[in-house]
Amino acid sequence: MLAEITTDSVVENSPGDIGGQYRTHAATTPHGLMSELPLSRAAARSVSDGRLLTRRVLSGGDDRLLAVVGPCSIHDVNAGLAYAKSLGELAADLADDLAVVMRVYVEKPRTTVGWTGLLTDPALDGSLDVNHGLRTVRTLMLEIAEQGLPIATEWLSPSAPVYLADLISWGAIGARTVESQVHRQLASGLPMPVGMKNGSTGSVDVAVDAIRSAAAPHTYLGVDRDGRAVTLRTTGNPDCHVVLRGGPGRPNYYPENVRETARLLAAAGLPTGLVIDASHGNSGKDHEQQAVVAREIGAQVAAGNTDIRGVMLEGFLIPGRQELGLQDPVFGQSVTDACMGWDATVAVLHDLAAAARQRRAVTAAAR
Ligand SMILES: O=C[C@H](O)[C@H](O)COP(=O)(O)O
Ligand SMILES: C=C(OP(=O)(O)O)C(=O)O
Repeated sequence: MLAEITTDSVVENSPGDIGGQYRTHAATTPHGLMSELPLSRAAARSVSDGRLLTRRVLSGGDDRLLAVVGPCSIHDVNAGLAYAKSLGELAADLADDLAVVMRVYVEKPRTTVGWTGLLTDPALDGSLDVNHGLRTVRTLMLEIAEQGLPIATEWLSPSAPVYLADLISWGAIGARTVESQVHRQLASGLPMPVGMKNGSTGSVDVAVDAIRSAAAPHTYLGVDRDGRAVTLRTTGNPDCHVVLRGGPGRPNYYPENVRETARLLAAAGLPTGLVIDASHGNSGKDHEQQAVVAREIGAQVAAGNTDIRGVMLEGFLIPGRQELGLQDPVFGQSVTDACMGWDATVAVLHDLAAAARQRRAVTAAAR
């Protein structure tokens, strides 16, 4: 059983407290959650295969293209599972050319305020039952991993990985946090490849700095599996890479952007492989534009560009987005950023698979 939520306590500058105004809620310990929802043998196999695959593709040891695909956020477990089932089948069909990883994004960074994701607000109504969110998210991720579909997520709260990292094959540090020391330290200890988004204003340098920082060992304060405050010492993560996601009015998925990023990486003594996000600043948050962006990325891959190792797409079952709290919500439609619909996603992934095949042929002919 998870620890029961205790009554709220208001902390207001009382002796021994940290000051300021905090309402504290006892959270279940990672150990408690994992005892209730342990990593099954099938899920463990799926995660270790997923990490191996993403590492090999990102390092160029496997000539397939990584495709990180899925909803902007998961707000409905059943819709998330329905999407995972279809994506898993498509991933199997395209497995010769694409390494498909599903976006299971459960913490949302907001530009100002808004719904912060299934982990923190699983009832979607501001009731913020984090213990229930942890249980919901871990159950969902276990089920997806057990299907053999590798999972991608954005690491936002520094405390989340101790509850969930054993289920994740690829992680992201987002555009809003890529300059944060805390997130770079966090990435330095994570046991999976981590994509560093370019900054929200478009700067790629901060992502390169983040890779260099996360590759180094760090020591910082954190929480262990028993929920104790501990000093965490990391060894450094050698598998971090840039994700080009564009900036306001400044997409960065064109050949010149890829060349410039590879130049920056090489100048920093880093490998030049990178991932391009077809959404966010690269699509101007227009879900229909993602297919246009993906086509341009595919053309570069088909022409033989080997620095492009992966693509990110935001897709769900139904195109577009809806507001939270509708009386009749649309099943499988995003409540955060607008997403490509399923049919468009299938078409784009088939095109990207063809581009990866073409690159294989071009590269072989050049040998
Ligand atoms: O990817 C999702 C959003 O772009 C991100 O969470 C910011 O969303 P917001 O600008 O609507 O807050
Ligand atoms: C928030 C996201 O991206 P970015 O950090 O690039 O805005 C995301 O991928 O969901």
